[in-house]
Amino acid sequence: MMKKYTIGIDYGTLSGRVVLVDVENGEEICYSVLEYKHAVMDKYLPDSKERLASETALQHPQDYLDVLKTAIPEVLRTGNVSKEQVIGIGVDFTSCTVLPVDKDGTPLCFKEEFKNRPHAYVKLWKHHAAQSEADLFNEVAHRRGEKFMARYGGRMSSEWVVPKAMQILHEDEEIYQAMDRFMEAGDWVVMMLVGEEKRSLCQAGYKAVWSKRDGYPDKEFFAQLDPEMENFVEEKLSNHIYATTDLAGYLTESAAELTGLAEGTPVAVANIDAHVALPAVRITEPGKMLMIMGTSTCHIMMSKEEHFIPGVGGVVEDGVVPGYYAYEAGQACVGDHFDWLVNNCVSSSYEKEAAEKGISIHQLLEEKVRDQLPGESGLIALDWWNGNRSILTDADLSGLLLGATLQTKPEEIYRALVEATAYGTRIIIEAFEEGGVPIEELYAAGGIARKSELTMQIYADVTNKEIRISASKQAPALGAALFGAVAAGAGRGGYDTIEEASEHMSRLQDKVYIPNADNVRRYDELFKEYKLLHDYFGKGGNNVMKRLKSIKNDAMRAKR
Ligand SMILES: Nc1ncnc2c1ncn2[C@@H]1O[C@H](COP(=O)(O)OP(=O)(O)O)[C@@H](O)[C@H]1O
Ligand SMILES: O=C(CO)[C@@H](O)[C@@H](O)COP(=O)(O)O
Repeated sequence: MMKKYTIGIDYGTLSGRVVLVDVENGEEICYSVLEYKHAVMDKYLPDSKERLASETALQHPQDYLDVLKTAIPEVLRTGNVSKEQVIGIGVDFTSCTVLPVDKDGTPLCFKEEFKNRPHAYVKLWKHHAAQSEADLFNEVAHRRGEKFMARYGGRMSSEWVVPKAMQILHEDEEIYQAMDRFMEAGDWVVMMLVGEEKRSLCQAGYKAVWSKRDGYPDKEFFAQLDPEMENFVEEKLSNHIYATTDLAGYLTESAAELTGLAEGTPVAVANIDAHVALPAVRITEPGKMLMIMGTSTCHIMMSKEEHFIPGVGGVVEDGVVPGYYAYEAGQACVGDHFDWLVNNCVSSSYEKEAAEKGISIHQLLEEKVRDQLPGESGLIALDWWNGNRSILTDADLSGLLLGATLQTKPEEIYRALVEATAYGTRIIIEAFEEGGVPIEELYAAGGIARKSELTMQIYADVTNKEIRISASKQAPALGAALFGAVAAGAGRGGYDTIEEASEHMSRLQDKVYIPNADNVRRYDELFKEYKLLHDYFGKGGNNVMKRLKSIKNDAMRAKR
């Protein structure tokens, strides 16, 4: 009998990955990665010399189409699979990554008249320039006693849909008026595949204040954000929401031509990169928290009940597996934290040494501090070098390194940054547990979980929990392929439920990171110090970080 496959497409921060997966057993036959040509535009638009505003992070939607056009045919070729053997497609995307489009779905930045306007482009999840809009949102919501805020930990993030839309309205009203839809990029890609918009419950729920029970906030609330936004939902968002286990539609003729796949192939409703990964690491039930550790970290877990946890990014009914409430928390910079050090604080002698050993600088730094005891360097850091997403939810917070001396070495700072992210995760875990959502097991996926043994051992020691690791190098892409199998359904050789798909197609590594009792004790001491700094700088004890941010913004404005 002809073997059957599904395709998972995972759109990350810098690249799109396509994986071809055997539906019977989840074997990843091959994958293809395309780096985005325009990467993250945080300084200039293409062909422009005008400096973008601080905290801007834009993308070009052409890069997403290029992934479809090059990476899908490549996996078919490499895997030696015919298009008829591909029975389903799933798509996941970093989120909240949003773009303004016209009524035909054409991104406004594709239009000649808007191509030099920053607000016509995709706003990437880590676009943090809408903090003042998020502050206004929070103020209005709290003044009105909006109940929906409880589902978002009590604070709206500047990363999400409404503050980003408010920023467009405030800074370029013509673009706001010209956009027919403000779409999640994942929904936009699915629309490019099936020819119509099928708005994802996962994206609407976590990023656009929608819930299955209450829908969106009312018009009066939006009007108080800005009178122009009174009809924001009706005018700029789709109110038809679909579960991620739903079929979005079938590949259109033009999409078939673009991708080399067969017209009529079933496509799943879009998903978020973090959430889609749970079934790919065998998580389809409560009690297990997955950390997807890459550029940033997302923490996702499920519960039978809905709990409102201060500072936890969102709780959404059916957010991952139908029938459960799924929670999302996150840290806005984890791998980016380590990359910052590697790119800015390491001398050429380290580069030479790494090249001679045939390892990356990350690996070299790790090797140099592997045998240090917790606390040996005398350093401690706060992990807010890209703001704080949980549980303080404030993009204006910034990083801190304490304890540096003339003896401090780059590798020690590297380890302190890794430890800071682990403490940040422990803060999140404790918030869940105090909020009535117990975490029995930790799981990890993403580049760091597979690449860095030291990081994973530090996380096990800091949290005092065992950690299991995804067997897949591309858990989100594999997860998307699982949802593709559900879109196909058992009738076409896929599965009828995501639980069944997970049972057959997911895998874990044999390796488990076990906490080291001595390190656990030492980290307990250090964590107390971290918590002190966390609360002092993050909970109003000292607002110096916010003041510095506003001084910086003034200076940047003066220079522009
Ligand atoms: N050996 C390593 N140890 C720790 N972190 C690493 C190592 N190698 C790469 N990284 C980090 O991994 C991050 C990329 O993770 P990855 O999951 O591949 O990407 P993404 O988040 O874009 O999907 C980078 O930010 C980098 O700092
Ligand atoms: O915020 C979410 C999911 O809600 C992520 O998409 C975002 O952190 C980006 O993830 P990556 O670091 O690119 O894997």
